[in-house]
Amino acid sequence: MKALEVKGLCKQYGDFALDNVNFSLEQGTITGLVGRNGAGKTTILRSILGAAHIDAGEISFLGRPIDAQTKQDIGVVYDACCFSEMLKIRQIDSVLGDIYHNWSQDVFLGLCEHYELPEHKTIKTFSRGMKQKLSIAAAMAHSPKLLLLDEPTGGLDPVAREQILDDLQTFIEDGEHTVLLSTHITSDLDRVADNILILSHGKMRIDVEKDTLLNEYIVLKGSPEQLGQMQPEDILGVKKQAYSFEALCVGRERMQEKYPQFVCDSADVEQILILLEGGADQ
Ligand SMILES: Nc1ncnc2c1ncn2[C@@H]1O[C@H](COP(=O)(O)OP(=O)(O)OP(=O)(O)O)[C@@H](O)[C@H]1O
Repeated sequence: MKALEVKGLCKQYGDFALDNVNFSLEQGTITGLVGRNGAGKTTILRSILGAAHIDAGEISFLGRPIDAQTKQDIGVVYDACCFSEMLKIRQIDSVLGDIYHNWSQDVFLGLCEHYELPEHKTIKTFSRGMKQKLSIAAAMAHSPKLLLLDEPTGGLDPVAREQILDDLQTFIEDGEHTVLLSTHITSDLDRVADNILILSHGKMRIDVEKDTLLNEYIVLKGSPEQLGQMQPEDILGVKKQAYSFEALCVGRERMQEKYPQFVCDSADVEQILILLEGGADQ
């Protein structure tokens, strides 16, 4: 079943627009949402939550519109901590326990211990990484069917990141929980994502299973003079340098047969994103 369906989402902010964005998330999967700064990732998450008024489109969660009741089953982690700085862990437990019907004190306190968060200190004294871990613990403690994460691992050290990624994988294992993870740390997605969404200037450019992305999206490399040998419709994005070019193409076998003169490399999520955007100079 689809955990989330977004159809024809449009949202204008001045000269920025989310332009007819469509995607869906299967239950029991982790989907990575990537794109440059300002591509519209947070706006998509805020639209799903009803925090941004959308101009057009339909968003459904487990086949139902998102309202106050269905939101009980959605957990959110923003890049900044949303809790009052004066609170301590036990007080947050009490506040959120009153808000969420499914709140589990055991899960919350267990996760706080697992993330080594001090119970006796106020949030004010927490480091950025500790605040992020607290937000993740709080988002998971009501066992939401859908977890929306907006750059949750930015301030975390590699060990803590690994821990969170492991926890996300455990979280979806029963097939009932689903994660949408917006991040700039694309190596996290190489590790845990089942699907990848790549957003560019408000448009969804790629929506594909990660394994397909890594197998079928390739980089052809050659000298600048050779670029003219490629048909423009085969090039999804290109990075030109003084003595070489790198072109992003889809369809490994077909492209290798068509262009045997070029070196063919596999690409990871980060390279695909960079090439789609035409390299850093564009
Ligand atoms: N409340 C708002 N009012 C006006 N413009 C906004 C508002 N929120 C977002 N925008 C604009 O929408 C565009 C997309 O912003 P958004 O925060 O969704 O990008 P993002 O992909 O999450 O970026 P980043 O990776 O930097 O977090 C930007 O041009 C931003 O200025």
